[in-house]
Amino acid sequence: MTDNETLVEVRDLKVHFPITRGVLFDRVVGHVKAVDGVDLDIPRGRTYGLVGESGCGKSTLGRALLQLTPPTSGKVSFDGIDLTRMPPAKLRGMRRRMQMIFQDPMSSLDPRQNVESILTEGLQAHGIGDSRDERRRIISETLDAVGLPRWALSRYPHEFSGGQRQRIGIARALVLGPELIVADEPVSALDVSIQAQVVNLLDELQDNLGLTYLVIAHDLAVVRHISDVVGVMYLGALVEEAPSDRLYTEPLHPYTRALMSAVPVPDPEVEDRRERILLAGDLPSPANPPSGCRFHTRCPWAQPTRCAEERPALRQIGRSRVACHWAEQIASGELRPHSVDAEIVRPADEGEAPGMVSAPTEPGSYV
Ligand SMILES: Nc1ncnc2c1ncn2[C@@H]1O[C@H](COP(=O)(O)OP(=O)(O)OP(=O)(O)O)[C@@H](O)[C@H]1O
Repeated sequence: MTDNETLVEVRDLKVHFPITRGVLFDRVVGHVKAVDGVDLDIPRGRTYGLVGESGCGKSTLGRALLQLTPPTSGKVSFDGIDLTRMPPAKLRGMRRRMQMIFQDPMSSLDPRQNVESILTEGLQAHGIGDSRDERRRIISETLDAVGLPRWALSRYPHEFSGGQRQRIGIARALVLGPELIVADEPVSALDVSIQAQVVNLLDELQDNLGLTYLVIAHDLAVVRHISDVVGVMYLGALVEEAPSDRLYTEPLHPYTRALMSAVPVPDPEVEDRRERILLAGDLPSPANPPSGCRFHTRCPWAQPTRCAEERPALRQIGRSRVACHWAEQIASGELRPHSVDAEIVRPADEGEAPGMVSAPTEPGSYV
């Protein structure tokens, strides 16, 4: 196994949900383009962080990757096997290798099952463990791995704290011995003090077991610490992908720059001097995305040519992939943000502005 062996390969993946209307007969009147042409690779043993505003298609992409939501078109390969062409019975067999962790463990754990039953269920469904003793051994090892005591086995989900419940959710995924875990907002329902513990646990499990992660989060701080590579989604597509350190110190896509500004700077002096760009307007509907570059309606750097007509492909710029026609000119300062779509304000002047995102004017000014 080479260091950079690709475990997951996604090519031109689309998930379009039909919008239906009608009294007697449903008629398809349009489609929500939740995921609309995504390409990405996840190397084995690494973490890919996926960020973007609510509704941009992160969860749908995660579910489509595991074939929990059937893709409309495109390809998802896992360990060189095309999952999109796999018959359902074979896919069920593959599922133990790819597991999901959810945001709210309380709603994803059956309150009537104790922990032992929750963990045994998966083992039985996948025919893992020849005997009861063997299954008990696997379960005990899994409990140790996630830092839960043995007495947890006879308890029910409501008897645990939020952090412990997320450990149960992780144990449920882990007990099957997966290679890939898709973690959809794994810590966003938890207290800040507990978030770091769960992130550290995920990190430790990756080190010990060689797991590969897709971590979906709206919180850029969470993704930064856990990810090797981060992909930024906007309206169903990736607008930028870069090694984690690179993305945070030198975001190239205007949307990434906007998102980054929401990350507060711990140093109050830097925070006070930090300039922000407020993007006007709401996120357009994925049922009716703008033509050309989907971000052009809110982009402070939108140009009269290309942006409204030509959809930019993700292209390599240094160590990043960026979907912006003007990324180089924006990075060099040749193009300046204009004030029609964006307003540059200092935090002291900033009022409440619905549907607006703030951004620093200089890349790296928030780190
Ligand atoms: N089963 C479905 N049927 C129809 N539309 C859906 C379905 N699931 C998601 N959508 C729509 O697809 C778009 C993307 O949703 P998705 O949940 O993937 O976004 P997200 O980035 O994960 O947002 P959030 O963080 O709020 O979950 C949204 O407009 C959502 O309303």
